[in-house]
Amino acid sequence: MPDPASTGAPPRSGGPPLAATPDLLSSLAPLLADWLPGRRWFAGHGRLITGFTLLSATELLPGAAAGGPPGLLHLLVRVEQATAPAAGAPPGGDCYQLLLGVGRELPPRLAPALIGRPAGGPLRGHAVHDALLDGRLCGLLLERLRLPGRIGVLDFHREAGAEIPPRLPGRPLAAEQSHTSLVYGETLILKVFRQVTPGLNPDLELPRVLAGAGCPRVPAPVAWFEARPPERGAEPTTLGVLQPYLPGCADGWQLALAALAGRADFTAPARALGRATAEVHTALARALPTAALRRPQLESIAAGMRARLESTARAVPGLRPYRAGLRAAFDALATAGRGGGSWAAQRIHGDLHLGQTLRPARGPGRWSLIDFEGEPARPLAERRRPQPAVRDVAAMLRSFDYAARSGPSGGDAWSLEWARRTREAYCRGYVEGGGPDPCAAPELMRAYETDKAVYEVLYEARHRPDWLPVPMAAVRRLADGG
Ligand SMILES: Nc1ncnc2c1ncn2[C@@H]1O[C@H](COP(=O)(O)OP(=O)(O)O)[C@@H](O)[C@H]1O
Ligand SMILES: O=P(O)(O)O[C@H]1O[C@H](CO)[C@@H](O[C@H]2O[C@H](CO)[C@@H](O)[C@H](O)[C@H]2O)[C@H](O)[C@H]1O
Repeated sequence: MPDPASTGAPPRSGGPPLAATPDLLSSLAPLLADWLPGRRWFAGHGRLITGFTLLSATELLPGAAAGGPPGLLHLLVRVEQATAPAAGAPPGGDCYQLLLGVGRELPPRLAPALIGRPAGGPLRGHAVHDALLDGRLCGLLLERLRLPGRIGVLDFHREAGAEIPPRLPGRPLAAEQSHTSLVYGETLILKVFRQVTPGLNPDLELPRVLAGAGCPRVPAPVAWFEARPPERGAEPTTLGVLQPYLPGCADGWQLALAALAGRADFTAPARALGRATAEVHTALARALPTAALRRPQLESIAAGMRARLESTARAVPGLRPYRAGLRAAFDALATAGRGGGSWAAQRIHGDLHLGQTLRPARGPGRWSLIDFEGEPARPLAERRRPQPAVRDVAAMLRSFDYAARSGPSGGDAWSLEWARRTREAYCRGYVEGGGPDPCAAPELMRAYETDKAVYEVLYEARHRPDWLPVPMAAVRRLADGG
């Protein structure tokens, strides 16, 4: 066994609880400033980190006894950055949930998870690692959900009557993600939000509502955990949601890329997906409040779109030449209500794309929709507002365009025609499934498609700069009135 003294780590036993130690954050800050920008889920790429604020610290498993296994520390940390965040980001910086493994030594298999060893403070010399890459600590998180209760500011809940088997082995999902998901025993999946926003996350709210409404298109939450707010009466902040894992499924993105690679038609799956989307919309409209959008609301939605365009153009210079052309779509939306008409609004998915859809190998029509968080960069209150359902349709149409432009055939004439036919089939399925005809509201459709492309420009610039040409191609087309 390695000599604990060789790490220079002071003993952790007998000291004050970690969470109460004033220099905990200052000792972790240099490590986090190096580590965070390398994470896919970090939303602040390209902006200098200027400081951190500790919002809460909870020791889920006291650890780091000499030679013992790592403990588990839960932090909510606000990250301050040099330049202004884009439209919709909270003032004062984005908030992140960090689950840190803390031990004297780090087993070699966890070397890729190492964040670093603080040079001072209560963890001086200890190895601090990303606990969500550590199967043992992931297991502990599931155990907390299996036996719900309260630890520090954290509350763990289990749906009444739901069963969680003990000791399921956990593994992080190897998928491109905005957050991190852990799969337990191939039966449950826990999504741990990395960037968190105060309040109830629609990714918990809407699947619970849909489960209550008997809608089979969305996996029903089994358990979740949240942080109690500092202010009385405020909603808790959702931190993680446990759902049944749908085994043997491929997501719509993989299926679409496979179809493109084989030059195969995708209209039948797209049509079935349109029907599934309409079913979910119908269930949400029945279960939750709806609204009618008239001239003032349309003007205000258009103003929001214009503001997002402006702030995105400030952050992404390549967008600037297309501003006037894109604004025309928002102007048309603002004037659409002048004739006295009204448009229905309801709770929607909010960030629907092919990666949010799952289909089992057997059962080509059995699409499920996942990830109801909405666009993570938008304020939560906005994401939870009733909106035209056509917004989800427009977002899915963007996704077919993404697939055609980023697949193996990379935007050749055949792929673009594939996208056109696939988009048309999806809309047809949507109407067959009971949804309103997307072609009946062309101003809304074009405005939402444009707004989505602008959102994607910012998303790609912040998270995946190599992908920026994909939404930029749509920007050029939409700015031209296409
Ligand atoms: N219930 C589920 N069953 C099987 N796989 C799932 C399930 N939920 C999510 N996944 C997989 O996890 C991936 C990420 O989930 P998602 O909720 O979209 O997370 P994120 O918002 O971090 O991207 C999905 O693309 C899908 O492959
Ligand atoms: O992580 P989430 O799934 O919550 O959504 C974010 O990341 C998506 C990419 O993973 C991003 O979607 C964009 O890229 C997709 C291809 O990878 C494409 O199908 C979508 O149409 C496109 O918007 C999504 O916008 C973002 O919120």
